[in-house]
Amino acid sequence: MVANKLLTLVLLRQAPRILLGMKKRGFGVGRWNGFGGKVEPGETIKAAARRELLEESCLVCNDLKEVGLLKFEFLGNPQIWEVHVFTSNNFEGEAKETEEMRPQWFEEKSIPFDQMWPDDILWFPHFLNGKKFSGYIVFEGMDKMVKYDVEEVESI
Ligand SMILES: Nc1nc(SCCc2ccccc2)c2[nH]cnc2n1
Repeated sequence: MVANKLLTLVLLRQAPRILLGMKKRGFGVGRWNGFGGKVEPGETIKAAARRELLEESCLVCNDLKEVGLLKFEFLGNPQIWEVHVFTSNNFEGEAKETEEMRPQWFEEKSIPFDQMWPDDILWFPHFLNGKKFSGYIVFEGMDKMVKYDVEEVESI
């Protein structure tokens, strides 16, 4: 039984806009997403989220709030990916392009779901309504969801 792979995802908001980044390399390349990545040994999940945001967008955020927990199973891979989703509307700096990500602000009513992970359209409505959410999604490959269950929750 392999331990879940701990990952972070940060979605910053400045209503009516949301900050996404075009992933330039690695896992999820070619898709708009929040900022995030792996949790390093000895690091809290929130500290990892803050670090990845800074590395990938040059933004500093000191009041990340955890709003979602998404677990992904990829058929053929025994390791579950456990993605902790954070948000804030209070951050410092200007979003800058890095080796990893090309940032862009989107109007919340024109989020490019067709160029994002297919599950995002399932949980974004909860996220945009300021609710906490939890989901379990099974992928076959990187594009096909074979099973999913996403719900609003009271607490993560
Ligand atoms: N929105 C979204 N994000 C991810 S991975 C996010 C965490 C991550 C992992 C690796 C590098 C950077 C960031 C997804 N996986 C499957 N559906 C998904 N949806």
